[in-house]
Parts: sequence; structure tokens; C-alpha cells
Amino acid sequence: MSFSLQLRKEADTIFEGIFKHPFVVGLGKGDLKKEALIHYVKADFEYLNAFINIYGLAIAKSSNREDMAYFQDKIGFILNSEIHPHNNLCQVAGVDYDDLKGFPLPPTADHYVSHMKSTAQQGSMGELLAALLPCPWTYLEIGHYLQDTIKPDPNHPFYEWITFYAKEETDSVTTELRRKLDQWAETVGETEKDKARQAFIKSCQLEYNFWEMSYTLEEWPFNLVTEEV
Ligand SMILES: Cc1ncc(CO)c(N)n1
Repeated sequence: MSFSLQLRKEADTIFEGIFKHPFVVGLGKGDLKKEALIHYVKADFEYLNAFINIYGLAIAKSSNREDMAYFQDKIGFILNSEIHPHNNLCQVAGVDYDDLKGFPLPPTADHYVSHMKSTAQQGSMGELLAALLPCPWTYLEIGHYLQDTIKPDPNHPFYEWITFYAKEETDSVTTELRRKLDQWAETVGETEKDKARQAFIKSCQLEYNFWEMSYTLEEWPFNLVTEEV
């Protein structure tokens, strides 16, 4: 069994928990509070900015053109394609996407970004890939899960969100990251692989928490934002 498939099996209870999370269930039912959609998009916009930063770190760690081109291409995916699912949620919430950009990350998203950035900076290429992988992989499976169970038609409020993540593009991001991780795993020992495993599992846990953060409108305990003078 490939290394990435072993990781997927280990994380199975987390994936199942994500499919049943009320935010994900709400995406399927087409029934989510406007505030939760806004909270999610605000945090996710900044989260994806951090993801681009990390692809940049991956380019810095790359030693061949193929890897450099791969990470460059994935930056393009976030910049040009992943805005569509956000736009879908903004339309349903009745807000302007531009008004949701530039907000500080709530605690859970901040934790997730710190985990990915520190792993990318201090860890091996394998740890970096393992920390990134739950992002496309959980969304790909959420997309398929909702597609199969709900079979949304184009009138479903979250049709675009669901079909975007169930599509080939998200599939290929996941497949290619897995392939790179599996190639890496064949060249290293158990200790190295265990570090990558831990980075993967933590990102899966934080994916779950990201939905929870959005659903419960998690914020920092004290609001110290001062009025502009
Ligand atoms: C938190 C999070 N995880 C995964 C994805 C999918 O790219 C996303 N947009 N946001």
C-alpha cells in the first residue's frame, strides 16, 4: 500500500467526522446561516493566501524544473480557480467578496496556518507535502460525498461549490501531491516518514476544526480592534 493511502486510512475517522460536520451537512442541504458563510470565507481567503506562501516555500526547496512548474501551476489554481467556490458562498450570503478580504485569522485558522508554515520552513519536503495534502484531499472527498448523496441540480444554492470540489481539477491537485509524497516516502526511513505522518494527521484535525470554527463563528476572546482615527 502506498504511503499516502496508509495516511488516508489512518485519518479515516477524521474524514468521516468531516462529512458529518453540521457545516458540511448544511452545504448539502443548502441551509447555512449567512454569518457562518461569511465567517468561513473571511478566514478561508486569508488561509489560501498562506497556502500560496507555502507553495512559494516549496519552490524555494525545489531542485528541479518539474517541481517548480508544478508548484507554480498550483499557485495559479488558487488565484484563478478557487475564487469560484468563494464567490458562490458570497452570492448565497448576499455579500460582496471584496468586503470579506483582509481580516485577521480566527484562532483555529491561525493555528492551522502556523502549523503549515512552520512545517514547510523547518521540515523536509515530505513533511511539507504531508501538511498540505489534507487541504485538497478532504475537499475532494467532501465534493464527491455531497455529489453522490445529494445529487445537486444547478438550482441547488451550493451547486457550484460542490461541483467545483468534486471536479477533475481538485482531483489532479490531490493525485499529484500524493504522487510526490509517495515518491519521497520511498527514499527515506521510518523516522522521517513518521514526522510526515504527524504533520498529515494534524492538518486533518485542523481541517475538521476549520469547519467547526466557521459554524460556531469562533473568534478571539477579546475584541481589541480600535476604531481608525
Ligand atoms: C481550510 C481549507 N481547506 C481546504 C481547502 C481546499 O482548497 C480550502 N479552501 N480551505
